[in-house]
Amino acid sequence: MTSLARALAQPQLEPTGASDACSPRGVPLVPSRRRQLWSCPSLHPASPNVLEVRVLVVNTGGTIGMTLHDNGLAPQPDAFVQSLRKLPIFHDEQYAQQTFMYDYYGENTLVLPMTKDYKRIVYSVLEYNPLLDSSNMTTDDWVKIGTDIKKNYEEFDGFVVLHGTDTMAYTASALSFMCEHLGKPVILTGSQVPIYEIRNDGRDNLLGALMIAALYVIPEVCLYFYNKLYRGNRVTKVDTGSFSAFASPNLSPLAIAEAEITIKWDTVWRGNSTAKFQVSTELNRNVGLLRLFPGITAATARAFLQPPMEGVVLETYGSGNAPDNRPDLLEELKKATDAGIIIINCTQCLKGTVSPSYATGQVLIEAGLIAGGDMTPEAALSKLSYVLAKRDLDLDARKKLMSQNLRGEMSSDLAGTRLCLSKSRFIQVIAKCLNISCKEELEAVRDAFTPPLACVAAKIGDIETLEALKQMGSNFCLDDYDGRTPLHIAACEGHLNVVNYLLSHGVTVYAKDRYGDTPLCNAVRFRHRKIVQLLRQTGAHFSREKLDEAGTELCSLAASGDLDGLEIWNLAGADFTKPGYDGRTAVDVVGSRGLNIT
Ligand SMILES: NC(=O)C[C@H](N)C(=O)O
Repeated sequence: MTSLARALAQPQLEPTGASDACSPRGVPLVPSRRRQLWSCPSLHPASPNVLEVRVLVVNTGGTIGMTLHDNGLAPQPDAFVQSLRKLPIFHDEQYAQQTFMYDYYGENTLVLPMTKDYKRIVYSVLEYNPLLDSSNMTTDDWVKIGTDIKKNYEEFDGFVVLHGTDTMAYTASALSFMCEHLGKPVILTGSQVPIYEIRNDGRDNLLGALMIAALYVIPEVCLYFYNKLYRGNRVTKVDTGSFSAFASPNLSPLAIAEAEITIKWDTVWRGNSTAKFQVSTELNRNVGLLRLFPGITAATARAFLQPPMEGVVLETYGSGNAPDNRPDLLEELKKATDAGIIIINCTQCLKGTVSPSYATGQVLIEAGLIAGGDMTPEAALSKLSYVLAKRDLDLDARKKLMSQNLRGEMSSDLAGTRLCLSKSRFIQVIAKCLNISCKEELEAVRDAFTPPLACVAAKIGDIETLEALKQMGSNFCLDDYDGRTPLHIAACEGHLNVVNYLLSHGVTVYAKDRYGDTPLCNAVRFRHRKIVQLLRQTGAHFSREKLDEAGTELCSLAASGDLDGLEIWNLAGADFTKPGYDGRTAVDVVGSRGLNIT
């Protein structure tokens, strides 16, 4: 029996593989009624083409949702959603009622007012029980958050994790490693003052995080605070009271939210893989942080390095230095690395990198320590926890991973491999015509001209031009005037090699054009089977809305006996039990037509 035959024979109860954590399944839904309403002018006077984008908010606790109790500030359960619902900037009840939103997405769902480009950010809140002050969090909580993101990955376009600030940098770092081949934004945020107080930073932080998670496909675990989006594994908490509580000393922000939200696409990390998203929930707990201080005794180091310790971040002085006149201390470190404990050398300084400039740094290399570059201690610790849990790797392979840049947590010199913008003949000609020369202006020219050029190259299957554009630092995730990316175009044209090239250069499969179509929708429409398969391997999937809408089209393919068309939809993950406009499913139509599908 082919997979198409199976799909048409059996009802698929869980087509997307997503859980029912936030949105009830099996509820008689009303997609067609919702569809009709989306084109109702009273709801959307300016545009009938309103698009819904979905975000899952995982509320783990933190000050953002705390109230004052007898023993100080503590999380307040079951209050967050109610309170947001009352704030017009966080929820449009009229839209929710008129579009049957609660029937469709569940009670804990809210919707923001319409964005400037006619999008509705619909967000569901998954509140943890108990809510935690982040000082109470452990590795198990990281696993829980990662698991919930995995369970709901296909249902949502982006994820916001509400979290206390005290240990947010640790959780953000850990999630960045645990989330392998991430293709959607995961943004941690919280606040210094509870959202229930008159003056607070929680509302701005939550709103900014929601907007970025919904509107930009940034495939990273990030942290959003006080108008800045940072890479999650680069941050550290630097202030107990200021609204600007976090710093990312070794990497500039990924985005700044001022009058406009500006994404620094050059800085966004891309995994360059065509593998599917997964969450690694195995973490090694036998890891620790040891901070050097003048006069530390060998006995203290020895005690710290006792079994079951398996990995240690040694926080050293300056550019990775330790006393070279302390053979007793160095011997303890050497004994530990000889015994298979991985020790990473990270600096105590907020900014800068570990380097072998000093004799006091060289002794640590001799003692078997691995240089941690410019990693934060938070990132190094959670990376150890992640890498040491990889049972199939031997010690050397683990050490190698520790010294490599896995998720943009440490700087590597990529800049040197890129052609300098001002050396590009193409940019030179344009710059001359426009009489410009400074770096920012050249970058602006590049960012304005290269996206449509990349689309043209994708259309004609010209990888050489794509490569030249890449060398200029062009970002293939940027879209044209219709929101279409080179991947959309290559998927339409059936250029498998271009699709492959783009995916292996970190291009997202989740970009939606102005009609809400992804490259997967395009490949299905133009029936490029191999491209559908490749996109699916990379984690592409239909949205719930698309699956609901597809019923009528599937019925019509079934009615005309178009097995090829049905097969493509099947490969793309369609659900043949979704009803069409008259309530019948493709399975019903196949049955009534007596089609023979084996
Ligand atoms: N601002 C905060 O969220 C601090 C709080 N103690 C926490 O980390 O949960």
